Amino acid sequence: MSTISLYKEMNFGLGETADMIRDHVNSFASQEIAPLAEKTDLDNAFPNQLWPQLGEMGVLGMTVPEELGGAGLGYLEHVIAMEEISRASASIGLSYGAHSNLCVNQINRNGTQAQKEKYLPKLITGEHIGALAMSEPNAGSDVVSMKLKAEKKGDKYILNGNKMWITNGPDAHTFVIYAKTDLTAGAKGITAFIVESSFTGFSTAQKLDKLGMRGSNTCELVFENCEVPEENILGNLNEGVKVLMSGLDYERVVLAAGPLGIMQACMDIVVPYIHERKQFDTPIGQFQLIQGKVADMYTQMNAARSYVYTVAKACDRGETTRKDAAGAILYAAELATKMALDAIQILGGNGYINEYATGRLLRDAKLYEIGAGTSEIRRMLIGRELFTESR
Ligand SMILES: Cc1cc2nc3c(=O)[nH]c(=O)nc-3n(C[C@H](O)[C@H](O)[C@H](O)COP(=O)(O)OP(=O)(O)OC[C@H]3O[C@@H](n4cnc5c(N)ncnc54)[C@H](O)[C@@H]3O)c2cc1C
Repeated sequence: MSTISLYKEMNFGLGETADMIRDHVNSFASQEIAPLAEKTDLDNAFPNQLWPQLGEMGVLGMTVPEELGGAGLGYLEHVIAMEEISRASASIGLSYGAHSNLCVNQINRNGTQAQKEKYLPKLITGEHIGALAMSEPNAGSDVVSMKLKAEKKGDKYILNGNKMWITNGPDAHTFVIYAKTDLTAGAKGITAFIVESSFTGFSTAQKLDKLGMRGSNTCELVFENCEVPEENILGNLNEGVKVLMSGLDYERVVLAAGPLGIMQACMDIVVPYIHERKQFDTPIGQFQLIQGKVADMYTQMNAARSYVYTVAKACDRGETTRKDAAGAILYAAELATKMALDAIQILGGNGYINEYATGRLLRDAKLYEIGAGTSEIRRMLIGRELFTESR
């Protein structure tokens, strides 16, 4: 599948650096990632050889300062890298997002200098893989009800419990995880830790067999008297929710670029197809009903892009709001599913067979309405903030 547009794309005026990052990542993604997209879905496995390649490309530590090996760029550039990778393969984009956004950015924002120096360089070169574990079998939307227990014993914390649906879980070396350090204190009893997969008592359960995003490995994590040194607390004791909440808005914005990439991938398939496919001796692109669908796809994709880029720029100015971070991903995620359905419709019978990528794009797109907070939770956050602000 080509990741080069056949039509003239909208210039969002994002500036030279963002444009350069887009060209750089697009060129890598079309050569190295797009050819793997179908196979990763069929094999239900992430191509791990990509991690050092992504490290060499300089995209694994987008917002990390250069002295720690990062690119020293902003969230806008991170969004663009995520979008271009997801355009080539949504599952590779999701794993990239979990590593570079959920794990690396979280350590960069909240880690001590010693933690950053210990963990970030290897994550940024791709030698190590990162993940973030918040959800549990019985704590998804209500994540504060988590049960993973961390008890202090000498200079260590002993962790017991499970985490569920963890992206990159089967392969990761470095995890940001959240656990209860005070079982009686609710949200004020949660602490974030950096956990290495080599720690005693840590293991992973079987890989999950998913509907979509099959090239992104997901599993349950098991903690059985897992020993975590006290110095691996990320942020402060019992202030894990602060770490979690401080990162969520940024995480949502970067993840919102996943659905943007999926929308562009739909356009990449549909635009050449409406020229090639003839019915009634006419390219189907000449039929007004098809033109209307393509017009809606293009317009909605660019409206979603404008919102996501605007919120990313606000993140870079330190001005993001919860309702807009949630709004950007809510809007982009739901449109990506709709756009994948439109793409299937435009391809007719071919849209329904797996020789074309449209079915995969639909399965992949649906994840963004669930993962990192469901559409319902996002609507709840936006509505609640609007109501409170306007009191
Ligand atoms: C492929 C994949 C990758 C993931 N990766 C990660 C990861 O890397 N790290 C991680 O920590 N987690 C990860 N998750 C977990 C994800 O964040 C959760 O699935 C998500 O937060 C929803 O939680 P849940 O599945 O328990 O759904 P539930 O919370 O059980 O929700 C079920 C339904 O009830 C609705 N609902 C719940 N509460 C309310 C309410 N108050 N009002 C209205 N409706 C409500 C929900 O919107 C949903 O429709 C991943 C999930 C998937 C599928």
